[in-house]
Amino acid sequence: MHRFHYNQGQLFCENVSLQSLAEKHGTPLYVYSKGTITDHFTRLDAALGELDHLICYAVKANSNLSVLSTIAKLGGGFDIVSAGELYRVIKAGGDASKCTFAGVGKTRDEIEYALSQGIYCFNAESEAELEFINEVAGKLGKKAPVAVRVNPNVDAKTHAKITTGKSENKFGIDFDRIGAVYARIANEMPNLIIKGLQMHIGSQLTSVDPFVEAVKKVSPLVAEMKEKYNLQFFSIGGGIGINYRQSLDSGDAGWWEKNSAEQHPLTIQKYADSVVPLLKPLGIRILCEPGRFMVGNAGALLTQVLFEKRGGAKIFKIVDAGMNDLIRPTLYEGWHQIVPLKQVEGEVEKVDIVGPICETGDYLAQDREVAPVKAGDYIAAMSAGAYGFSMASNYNTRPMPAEILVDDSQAHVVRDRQTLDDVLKGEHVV
Ligand SMILES: Cc1ncc(COP(=O)(O)O)c(C=O)c1O
Ligand SMILES: N[C@@H](CCCC[NH3+])C(=O)O
Repeated sequence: MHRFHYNQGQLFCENVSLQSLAEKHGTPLYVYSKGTITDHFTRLDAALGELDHLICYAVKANSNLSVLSTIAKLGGGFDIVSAGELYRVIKAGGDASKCTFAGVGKTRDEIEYALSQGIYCFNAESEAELEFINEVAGKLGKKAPVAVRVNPNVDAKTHAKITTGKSENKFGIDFDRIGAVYARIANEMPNLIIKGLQMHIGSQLTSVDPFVEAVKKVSPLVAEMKEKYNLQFFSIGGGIGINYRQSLDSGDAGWWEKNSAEQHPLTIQKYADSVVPLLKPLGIRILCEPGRFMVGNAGALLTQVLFEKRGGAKIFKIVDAGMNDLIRPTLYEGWHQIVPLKQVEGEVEKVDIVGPICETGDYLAQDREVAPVKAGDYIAAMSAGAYGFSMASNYNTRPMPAEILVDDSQAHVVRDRQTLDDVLKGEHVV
């Protein structure tokens, strides 16, 4: 359930009218459905029910404190990639001992901080990093729990910029080298404790096949390392794709058939039905690191149409949200459904929805058939809950938008819109 739907011509998130939120709080504005996040967590948790498992939500997808707190209260762990993300998890009431620390470039300060907070595991991506964690832990008189990230050289068949499990990607250690790396940890790195093995082959996977291929390829290695080094967990990473084409509970169901070129995304049941039987015989704790699946369809970016410009080649609807607020369309050709907050009468038109930023790539949609919205009307870019606000910036000295978490008929402001003083904070004239 995505919990965004039309009711009497107005778009709602749960029981809250988005038009009323836009009018009250201004735009651009991110709105999230707590019910959707809860539903997605609960469904994934149930689908993995046959396994001893821990869902470590990938904080990078949406790191709002209230989103993290929602997941922490559901019993989730977290996959972090920086000291900052760990700091957020702790501030949100999350449990450091349920955090895995990913990333190819962890610094001394970050490792020290994570050790001091007692994280569950460092997922190490190179031998140099393992040596470094060993040294840092030794200096502190601590033992660092580690897992090695294997690069299984499997094609995730997703966008090139979000593929992570091929040999030419910077992530993980080559499959053939893994046995030797565990032997090195055991023999040469006394301040490390071998905890697990991890992989993550990419993001927005829309077919289960690459997951199956990777699990099949890596499982024998897990079994061997478990036998030799008493591994406690195998993390299968994140990457479960979502359906960007159907962000509403109803209203545009026919779209999918019209655009059959795109594969039907993975359902959570398909995912679980395919991987659980492969993982169960390993008899080991399974970690899973979903980001987008948990929050992607749970969010929308609301924006107001400022002007319309009818050029020789195109019609532009100029809106008050820019690529600094939502960079996915221009960075990954990300497709977000564009819908009016109040349904309007009239023929749809093919338009570009563009922002105020001085970049040709500043658009939310190109050549898109949308309702004939006019200046002053509000529209939403749907399924913007993942990698939306978390990738936003102050480019063009634009304040970051506010964020709202809707819980049934309550709308909570979970981040204030930045003021210009907030944007300039810490900067000095010399
Ligand atoms: C190590 C790791 N785990 C989990 C994720 C979450 O991915 P997704 O949002 O596609 O589930 C990522 C991002 O791709 C990642 O790099
Ligand atoms: N930011 C990307 C996903 C990257 C996942 C992080 N490893 C997106 O919006 O699709």
